[in-house]
Amino acid sequence: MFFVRQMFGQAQRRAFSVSARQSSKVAVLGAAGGIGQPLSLLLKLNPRVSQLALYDIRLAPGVAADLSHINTKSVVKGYDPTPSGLRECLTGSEIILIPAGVPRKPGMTRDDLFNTNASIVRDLAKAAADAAPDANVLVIANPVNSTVPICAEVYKSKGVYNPKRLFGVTTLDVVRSSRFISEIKGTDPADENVTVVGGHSGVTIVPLISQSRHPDISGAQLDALVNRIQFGGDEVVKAKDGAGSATLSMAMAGARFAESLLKAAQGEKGVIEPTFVDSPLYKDQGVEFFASRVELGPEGAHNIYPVGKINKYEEGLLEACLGDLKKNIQKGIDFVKANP
Ligand SMILES: NC(=O)C1=CN([C@@H]2O[C@H](COP(=O)(O)OP(=O)(O)OC[C@H]3O[C@@H](n4cnc5c(N)ncnc54)[C@H](O)[C@@H]3O)[C@@H](O)[C@H]2O)C=CC1
Ligand SMILES: O=C([O-])CC(=O)C(=O)O
Repeated sequence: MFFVRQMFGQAQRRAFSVSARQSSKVAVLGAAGGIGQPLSLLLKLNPRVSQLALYDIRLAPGVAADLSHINTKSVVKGYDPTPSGLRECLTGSEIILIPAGVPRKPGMTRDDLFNTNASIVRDLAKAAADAAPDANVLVIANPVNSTVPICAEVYKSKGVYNPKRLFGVTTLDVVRSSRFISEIKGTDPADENVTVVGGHSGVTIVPLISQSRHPDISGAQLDALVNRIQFGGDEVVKAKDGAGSATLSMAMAGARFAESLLKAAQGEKGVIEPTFVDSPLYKDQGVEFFASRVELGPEGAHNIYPVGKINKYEEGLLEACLGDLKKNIQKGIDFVKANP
């Protein structure tokens, strides 16, 4: 309960006025999975959510029945794995979270998931574009650097693309950064805020330690910290030893991002989260999508902030990032062109 209060404290205190003012339907696609279940649990505890719609190719009605006994006001419903079930789940949603897709096993890169997850995300995006074209779409399924462009291409092909409403969820990189830096400095991670830019895999993850409270971290310690943030996902994949990747920390990160969007949609100003969006920042270098700090608003991505002042070390990281990112993005775009 402490955790929930810490996460949703302010929102809980204002629960009545929030729900009276705004009714937010949130859909989770892949709701029965390792991420989907704890993510749905956290959303059930969020008083800003009035309807929770769960879809999966298996078990969504069961997960919904279980969550529906929790004594918070929102209504939970699980949908059958049929086209009409999916359509009903999506219709009227303000936020659609997509953790559907296979996770990594040891030795795999996120890009190795492309062959399986690209078509899963493409098909779910098609359904979302038809049933809820104005919803905010939060892509969790990997490889995020490619699955977000896949969604964009699908929406473009249907003439309903709104770049302000499509987000790759990179919050876990931010969450990890604040935790890992707090472990080095012996501080409370709640006081640590590290901006992470770029994308969501390996060297495309660029933490800007020079902009944190600890620009003094340098040398081998900086190398180790940056490496741990870039390859934090691998740490979990290895520890789970074939049984998947980060699920619980990802659920927390996804719930945090959804909460930020809901806050912004419900009128709160100054809500900023790093996230992977259709971005003007490096388009001149052929990089169409990029994660940076984004101010959220009722219209989705309200303001995309530039990377800001970085040092030589970070310029090197950024250069490596942009090269990889461009290829990952193009792969997603090409996939939809070849497999519409
Ligand atoms: N963005 C990020 O920071 C992170 C992303 N991920 C990614 O999230 C994805 C999900 O990971 P887990 O939950 O651990 O996997 P999981 O295998 O436990 O769960 C995936 C769920 O998706 C469902 N599913 C598969 N195809 C579907 C379809 N067509 N429609 C609806 N549901 C479908 C499965 O039935 C399953 O319940 C993976 O691709 C993983 O790499 C994982 C951690 C962090
Ligand atoms: O590492 C993975 O495959 C899952 C993931 O994206 C993460 O934990 O950051």
